[in-house]
Amino acid sequence: MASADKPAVAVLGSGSWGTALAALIARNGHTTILWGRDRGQVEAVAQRHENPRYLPGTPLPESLAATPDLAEAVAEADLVLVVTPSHAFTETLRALAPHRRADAGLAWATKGFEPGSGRFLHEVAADLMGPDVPLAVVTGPSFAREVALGLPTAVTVHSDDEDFAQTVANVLHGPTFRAYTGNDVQGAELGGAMKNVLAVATGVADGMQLGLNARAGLITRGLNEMLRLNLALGGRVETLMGLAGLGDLVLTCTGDLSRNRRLGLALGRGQSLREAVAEIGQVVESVQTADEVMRLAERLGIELPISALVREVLHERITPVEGLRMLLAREQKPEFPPGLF
Ligand SMILES: NC(=O)C1=CN([C@@H]2O[C@H](COP(=O)(O)OP(=O)(O)OC[C@H]3O[C@@H](n4cnc5c(N)ncnc54)[C@H](OP(=O)(O)O)[C@@H]3O)[C@@H](O)[C@H]2O)C=CC1
Ligand SMILES: O=C(CO)COP(=O)(O)O
Repeated sequence: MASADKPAVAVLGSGSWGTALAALIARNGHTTILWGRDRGQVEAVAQRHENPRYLPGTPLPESLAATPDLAEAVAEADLVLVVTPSHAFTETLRALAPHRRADAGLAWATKGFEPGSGRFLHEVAADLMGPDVPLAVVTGPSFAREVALGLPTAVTVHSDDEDFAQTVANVLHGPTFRAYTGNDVQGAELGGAMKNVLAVATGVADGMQLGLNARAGLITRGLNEMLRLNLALGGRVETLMGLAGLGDLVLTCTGDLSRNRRLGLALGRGQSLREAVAEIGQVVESVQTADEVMRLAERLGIELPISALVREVLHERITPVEGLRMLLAREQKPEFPPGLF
């Protein structure tokens, strides 16, 4: 049962990240229940303490409960943590609304935008939950598999409500998992979304064997794209210089556990988008996010050359070789135009 210092938690989404976070929270001593739409998957978590599809071979705590019934999952929860992919975020919140306890807070570890509308996920959450529900985003460099194995990890929790950010961070924080807090929700969300697009770019370059200089150049100029878009949105530089931006960018652009990087690698080696996505077999957020990032940038009149080329490559309108040629042919310019920051 919940107690004041150990809120009961419902985690929605039984993929790799939802399962890893639910296991972490259960190990931290919270009553924790994982909801997933796939009955077989959920039964395996509840009875065999394993998620064979998304975290095969990784033992999960026996205290972690699981159910395919959303109403049951959230009935007793003080905190609901949504970890479905961005394309399922809105429908998950809609399904959740009639069942959640009125005083339950809502956090999410999803990265991306609402597809089609391009809304930030905090905008979707505020719209569907109303003004009285405390909201927070959990983000940062965190491969699910490493978290599930108990390897050291640092993330950040951003909320407009300082106490709620601390509550969510306390639920996650543990011996090998550090949870920092902040209050720049939009900046944190932007970093988590954009790094997926930029990981495709570095993956493509590595798949084409362009070398380590190219990789470092793309990461750094990619960070510059994040910063410029965030500034145009009125965001703060430091958020993107921290775990939500630079940290996650470095992890995803260099770590082969990243599905977005692996998509880029496959495209750079000449595979088709369809083949590559099917082979990865898990959510690859950049496919949708590249469109939403560029729609946002175009609306604000911000030029993002790397992200723009990733979008074109993902739509198979240009080849990686053409993309490279276009990037290298860009005009020379100052690294930091006056007045940028
Ligand atoms: N994996 C990671 O290391 C990290 C992931 N994230 C983010 O977390 C989010 C979830 O990713 P992740 O867990 O990795 O994805 P996975 O591909 O591992 O799993 C996706 C999960 O979402 C479920 N799902 C898909 N569509 C729906 C839907 N319409 N309603 C309910 N459930 C649905 C899938 O169910 P089914 O099996 O039935 O299809 C599956 O359980 C993404 O935004 C990702 O960017 C953030 C940090 C780290
Ligand atoms: O967000 C992640 C790590 O922080 C996971 O990245 P991928 O979705 O590219 O695997």
